Amino acid sequence: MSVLVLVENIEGSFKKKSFELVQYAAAVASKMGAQATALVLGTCSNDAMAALGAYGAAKVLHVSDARLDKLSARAYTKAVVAAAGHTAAKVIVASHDVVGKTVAPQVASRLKAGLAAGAVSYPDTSNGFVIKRNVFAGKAFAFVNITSDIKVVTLLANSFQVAKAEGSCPVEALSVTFDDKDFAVQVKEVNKVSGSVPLSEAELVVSGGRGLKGPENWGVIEDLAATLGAATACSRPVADSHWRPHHEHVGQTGGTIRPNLYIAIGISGAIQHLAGVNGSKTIVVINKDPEAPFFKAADYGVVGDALEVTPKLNEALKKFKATQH
Ligand SMILES: Cc1cc2nc3c(=O)[nH]c(=O)nc-3n(C[C@H](O)[C@H](O)[C@H](O)COP(=O)(O)OP(=O)(O)OC[C@H]3O[C@@H](n4cnc5c(N)ncnc54)[C@H](O)[C@@H]3O)c2cc1C
Repeated sequence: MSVLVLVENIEGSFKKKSFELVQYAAAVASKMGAQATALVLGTCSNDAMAALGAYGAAKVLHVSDARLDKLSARAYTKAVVAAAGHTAAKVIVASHDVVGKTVAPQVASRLKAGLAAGAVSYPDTSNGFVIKRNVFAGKAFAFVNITSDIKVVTLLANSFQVAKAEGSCPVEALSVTFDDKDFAVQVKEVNKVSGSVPLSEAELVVSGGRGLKGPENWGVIEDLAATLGAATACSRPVADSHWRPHHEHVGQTGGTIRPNLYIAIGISGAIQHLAGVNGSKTIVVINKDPEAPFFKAADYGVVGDALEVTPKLNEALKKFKATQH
């Protein structure tokens, strides 16, 4: 018996969310007296895979077919089902991202397994297998008990801190036979967002709304983000108005993020925006309207003009950082 974790490799290396996922699977496995096996699909170096042992993987299964370098729902499903059979997996874990959202339901259907999508907790196994998950675009939580023999879980990124330990693990090749039909639907091209900190992975995020008045004022957001080493985000109207690129839009119809710190500047805090950010550990709001709804969700709030307060906050942070060296 094992816990199988599907780990996405991006051009042969792993991102923070993969480490979090492996660590999560290892913790679930230890609760069940089992071991976590990581499944890696496509081209990847042995060293990178073996290093997953530092996050708790007991073993890596590698299906090295280069056609798996890009997501193919049917082929990925086949590989996960084969690996689940090979390891007698009782729990299958994937990330709640494009890959996990595409593959996990198909795997669950093939294995007649219950699925908890968007999990934010470890399972409570004291009376069944109860998982807390985000529902209604992050507006509420549901506790679901998966009663099937095999269980499938997709984990929301940034639900847990990643703690690297020492060690590596063995890598074993797994042979899966694919046919052309498995690759009938293919991803042809992936347009990557360039930038120092990917928003989905960022632990610190500085975000701007319509209160910034226009794209010409975005320098205050970017300067603050640069000082903090944070990613930048925005509300939907800002992206819709092309003040900022669409990948920065967070909320119900945009990205869902769970950073340690979310600084919302000139954003009203509409429920559709909060849906994407209310999992943030600490929320700081800067808004000139003391009645802005965002203050209700804030841990810290500043009532004031964004274009005056943000540069002052930036200067204060720079001074503080200078004293730390
Ligand atoms: C189906 C649906 C889905 C949606 N999905 C999303 C989504 O995913 N993400 C999202 O963000 N929105 C979404 N929306 C839109 C959402 O309802 C709000 O309209 C939007 O979030 C408002 O953006 P905003 O706060 O930037 O702008 P506004 O509502 O215009 O608010 C601007 C804020 O800035 C403040 N302000 C103004 N000037 C200053 C200043 N000088 N200094 C400081 N503060 C100032 C104001 O007090 C105000 O609170 C959705 C709406 C619908 C109907």
